[in-house]
Amino acid sequence: VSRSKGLRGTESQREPRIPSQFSQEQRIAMKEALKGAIQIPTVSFSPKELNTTALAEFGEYIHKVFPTVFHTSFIRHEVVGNYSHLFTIKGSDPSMQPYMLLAHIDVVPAPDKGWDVPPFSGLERDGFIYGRGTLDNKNSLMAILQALELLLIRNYIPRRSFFIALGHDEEISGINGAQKISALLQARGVQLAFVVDEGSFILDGFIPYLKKPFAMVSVSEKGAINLMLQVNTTTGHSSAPPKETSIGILAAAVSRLEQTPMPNMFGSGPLMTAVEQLANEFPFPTNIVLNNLWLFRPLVSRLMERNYVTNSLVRTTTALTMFNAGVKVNVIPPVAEAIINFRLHPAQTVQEVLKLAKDIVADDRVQFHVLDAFDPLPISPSDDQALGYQLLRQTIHSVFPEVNIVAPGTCIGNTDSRHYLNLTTGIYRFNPIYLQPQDFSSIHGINEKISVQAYETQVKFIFEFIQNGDTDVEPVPHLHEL
Ligand SMILES: CC/C=C\C/C=C\C/C=C\C/C=C\C/C=C\C/C=C\CCC(=O)O
Ligand SMILES: N[C@@H](Cc1ccccc1)C(=O)O
Ligand SMILES: [Zn+2]
Ligand SMILES: [Zn+2]
Repeated sequence: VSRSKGLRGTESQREPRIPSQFSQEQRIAMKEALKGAIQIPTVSFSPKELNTTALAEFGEYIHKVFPTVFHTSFIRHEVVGNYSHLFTIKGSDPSMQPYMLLAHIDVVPAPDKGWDVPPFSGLERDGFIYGRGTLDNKNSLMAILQALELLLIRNYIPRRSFFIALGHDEEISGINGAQKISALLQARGVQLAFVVDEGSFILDGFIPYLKKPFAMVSVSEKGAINLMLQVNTTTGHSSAPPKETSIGILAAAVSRLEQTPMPNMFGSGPLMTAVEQLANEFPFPTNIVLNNLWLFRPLVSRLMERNYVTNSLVRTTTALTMFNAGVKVNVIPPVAEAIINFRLHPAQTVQEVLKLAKDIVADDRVQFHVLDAFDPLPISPSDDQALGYQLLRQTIHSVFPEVNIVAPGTCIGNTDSRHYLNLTTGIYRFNPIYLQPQDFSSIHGINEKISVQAYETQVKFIFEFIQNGDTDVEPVPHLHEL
């Protein structure tokens, strides 16, 4: 099997390839650099509270650990929105369309409770570096700059230009970081061949009966709605209560929403392609079932609902995340408020989900206030012509030869990449890291960690990916082997 099918011309690069081998000293330096990044508590607490001291310190830190990146004549560095960073790496061939690598500096909060080591210590234990941001997303950020630094000190000059955009407020929407970088590039007339961001992994153990890990490259991303429900009633003395209070009415409404899941949308979106590609990886009889979805679609769609991760791929999810009411023990509460966080399946829109939610609540006393909302992201191409997808595929096969399947998927979280729709139609979300269900729980949870070996492999992946990006011909169609 030709590992580079779909891409032609990779062998005919003019410059010799720089092998992705690093000295013992470089390997120690790279893990120490990651630990230092974890120790800077760049926490986004809420849209108004972010640790700006730490964000500023982070800017100084990357100057210190990646000096060559900042002292190379063909690299321009700009600070955007006070704490975000944009690097423009000018390639030698201006006819090649540039691409962009993304990562974010900020992390979600991490109270010490429950962690084996303090979350901002960056301590190494049993071959793992622990801490908030080791998977989301300082690993990517540091690996991108580290790979570039290592390429530069070996005198690498890219042919294809590229950008590196490091946002500082991804966890609270990206509007001061990614969105400003995107606007800046748009004003400069930049169009990108593709963008690569966080948001998916080499998945290991997420699907029952599927023994081998597979790489999921997310080509879409769920939409989101933060919906506030509010009930106002007349207040008064609790000694003579009305039949229903604002709390009772609202509690019943949110309970109906939780008890009535949004429709199962299995059968539309990128998931079908993934299932087709994975079918033969399953043992009998699952392989037969997955190869005959014309017959077994209802069965498979029900099986997907059984686990909360696969469930999130087949429907718009409904999460009750906040509830506030009551002012005093003996006062009838005048107002009760709840917030529901919906994550929208790629085949639904904000309007459709709001309509469904209204029908489920079915109570005019409950007011709907949409706090913020956006539709699911368009599906990026994953065919033989899709340069970004094919470069990822090629690099995955060369760095992880044991991974047989690279399949398109949907990112269940939201990423900064959604702010770059104006610059490209090719948005891919993929981190070259093995992820198991327990690792997934550590993201935004406790004991987030990365193995030293996985981090080194991530650096190697980007080191190879950047060089693969210099391929001078666009992808060509290929005939599928039988
Ligand atoms: C048949 C194909 C089926 C299945 C795949 C099964 C499960 C995998 C799905 C999702 C789990 C993997 C990745 C999600 C991880 C992180 C969230 C994404 C973005 C993070 C954004 C952020 O919070 O900064
Ligand atoms: N990335 C985070 C925060 C976020 C939510 C919604 C929009 C933008 C960012 C998430 O998916 O939960
Ligand atoms: Zn996150
Ligand atoms: Zn993230």
